[in-house]
Amino acid sequence: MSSEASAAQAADRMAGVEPVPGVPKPDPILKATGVRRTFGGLTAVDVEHLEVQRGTITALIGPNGAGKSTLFNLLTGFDRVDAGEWSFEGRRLNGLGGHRVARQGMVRTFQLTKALTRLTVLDNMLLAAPGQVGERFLGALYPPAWRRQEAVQRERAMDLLRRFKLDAKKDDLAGSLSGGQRKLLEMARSLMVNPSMVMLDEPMAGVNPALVQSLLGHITALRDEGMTVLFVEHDMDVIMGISDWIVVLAQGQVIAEGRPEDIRSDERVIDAYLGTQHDEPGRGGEAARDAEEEA
Ligand SMILES: Nc1ncnc2c1ncn2[C@@H]1O[C@H](COP(=O)(O)OP(=O)(O)OP(=O)(O)O)[C@@H](O)[C@H]1O
Repeated sequence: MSSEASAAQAADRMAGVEPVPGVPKPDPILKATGVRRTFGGLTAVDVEHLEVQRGTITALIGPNGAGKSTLFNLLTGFDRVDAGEWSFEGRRLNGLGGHRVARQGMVRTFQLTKALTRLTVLDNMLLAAPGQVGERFLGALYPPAWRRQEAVQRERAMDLLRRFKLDAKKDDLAGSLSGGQRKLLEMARSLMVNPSMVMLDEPMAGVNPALVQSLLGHITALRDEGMTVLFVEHDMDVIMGISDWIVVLAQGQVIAEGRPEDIRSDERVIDAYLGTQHDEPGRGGEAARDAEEEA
């Protein structure tokens, strides 16, 4: 499907959805209720109800310390809730660790850790392939089956590297990639498990402005292929430009949600951002300031 067609389809799906916190969606892929996480005396996340519509690009925004990363970690099994429940494709995810959540079809990107920067681009991809432990067992029990699986994963990894124009770099260390190429590798890695929902953690951070359009194209391509995208980002131009729906967190709570035009003029959102160091909705983003030189 073309980007215009998938954007129009997403807009159709959201037509008539009221821009109010916690509003039900016509066909939610993800539903969370009463999700809470505290650190000592601090309530980092306290989400009464949140639904993410299938087949849309939804942005999760909010000032510094609003709880965006914590909510990402909770939903994807990389942190434990103090209370609440959530489901993906109708299946309850409480208590599942990150790898099992990914196997259900919901993956999140991570900034490349130091350890991963010391591996080649291709090895980074293969490490993100599903069933690593199973393979070792299979490898011990029945080597030919293991080799077949490995060949399939290699092929998938190379297809993805070609798609993200990283195939020529397959044998380079991930640490040698530019900021933008690292973001592409993070996205490519997440697709190794063939997910139906991708959660992107600041996909534009540290990306040279010249590469922003290309990254945006890759994000909208995920929706064109039928995936659901939830992303955390600070760059307001990016957020307003590609989001079908925006959810605003402040002090752990969803204080607003709606289409970009609803959010831009929402008093609560403007209040939440005032007095913080972050961009105000509708203003220019901070990608340019954050950008590092592409190698
Ligand atoms: N492991 C932790 N231990 C203690 N406090 C934490 C921990 N993780 C997050 N917090 C606190 O929880 C609150 C929410 O943090 P979180 O990183 O989720 O916000 P954020 O919206 O992602 O912020 P930013 O935009 O700055 O990345 C903050 O006050 C933060 O200091």
